[in-house]
Amino acid sequence: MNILQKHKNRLCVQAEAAEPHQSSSDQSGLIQQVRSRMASLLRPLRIFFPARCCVPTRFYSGFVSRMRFLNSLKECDEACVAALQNAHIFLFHRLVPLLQQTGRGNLSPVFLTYSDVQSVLQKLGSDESLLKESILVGCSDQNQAQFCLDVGELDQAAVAEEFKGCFMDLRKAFFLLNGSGAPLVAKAQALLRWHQINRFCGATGQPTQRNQAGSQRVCSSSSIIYYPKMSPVVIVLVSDGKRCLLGRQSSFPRGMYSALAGFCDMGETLEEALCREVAEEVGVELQSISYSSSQHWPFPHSSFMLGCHATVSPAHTQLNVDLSELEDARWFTVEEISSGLQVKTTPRRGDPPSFWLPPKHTLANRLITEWRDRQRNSKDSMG
Ligand SMILES: NC(=O)C1=CN([C@@H]2O[C@H](COP(=O)(O)OP(=O)(O)OC[C@H]3O[C@@H](n4cnc5c(N)ncnc54)[C@H](O)[C@@H]3O)[C@@H](O)[C@H]2O)C=CC1
Repeated sequence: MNILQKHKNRLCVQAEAAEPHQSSSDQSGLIQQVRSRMASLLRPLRIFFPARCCVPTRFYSGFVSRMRFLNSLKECDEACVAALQNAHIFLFHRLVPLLQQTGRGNLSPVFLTYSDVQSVLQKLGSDESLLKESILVGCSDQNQAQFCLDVGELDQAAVAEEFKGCFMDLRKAFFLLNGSGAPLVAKAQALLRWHQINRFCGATGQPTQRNQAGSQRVCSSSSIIYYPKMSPVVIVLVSDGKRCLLGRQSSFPRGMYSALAGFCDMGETLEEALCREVAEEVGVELQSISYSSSQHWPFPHSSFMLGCHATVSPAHTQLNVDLSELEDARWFTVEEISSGLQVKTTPRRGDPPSFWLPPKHTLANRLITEWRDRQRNSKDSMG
């Protein structure tokens, strides 16, 4: 914990201790007090506050500082309220994100300032206290806190017109979102959904209260603290050394094959879940497993996908597909995979049947691409 953090935590603790006895004007006075106290502490270090922010955003540069800044907003409601007033806010309407076209035909969330949202809420006749429902999502590379807000109670078309954007279902928009926009919008939607369905305590049935950042909800009767939840899912690209194994469910779009995936059972390790899923779905036993990378996946709800490569012995590649889980599973050569990766747009109805693979932004695509690259490299090195 750095010196600044220690001072800030102490000040926030003081603010929290005083908070139940404060009126809202007293509270803003308190925030101001916290701000000016921190400003005086930091002045000798030549660190200055932006005009309207209680948190010294200029001080925070670099990854570590950003992470500590975000953590401090989760831990201190007053700091979070202050950061919100200086933040980027992006909107949802009943979990549907507000997006705009970018130059290259891609989409990005519409980033708004606090006062943008405030004035539109006033114009559309809504209580601006709705802004306090905003949920902390992240922090930009420029140290700008990012919040999301669901304005489901307002007229959707009127909001879209005010902000020159369009509300678009995330399933349709996800693959058109730019690289940083896709995970941000997915995370925001998952957090908003989690808050919507965790308004009551599962033990007492009493309402739960969120903290200002929206990183937890508490039941005051049972003292249970609820945290946003993801379901762990394993996904694996199995190889026999020369070919890789892909499957398709009947619900997949026509012609699309993907790496094998499945939800972890309670108590399972990553390795156990992988071995079980592959045994269940295609009837083969894995020989070795290596971890690749992970991803938050918003569909159908919030999953934490853990991606691995695995091998099977070339002598045991005979598949026994469970047709209640998969419509088909097959081994593919590197040439077939390379041509599948070149299909960049989803085939339309009426197009000739073609083999294609999950698009960018998916962990499946990353695993398949990694395998293809390794196969090419090992072919090259063998001359
Ligand atoms: N991002 C990516 O690259 C990919 C993501 N996926 C995702 O992986 C997930 C699992 O894929 P599937 O092949 O459908 O797995 P699966 O066949 O194990 O899952 C389907 C079944 O799991 C059960 N289930 C549903 N939600 C659950 C939960 N939260 N916890 C435990 N069990 C649950 C249900 O019985 C459901 O019918 C899906 O969310 C899918 O969207 C799948 C392939 C690629």
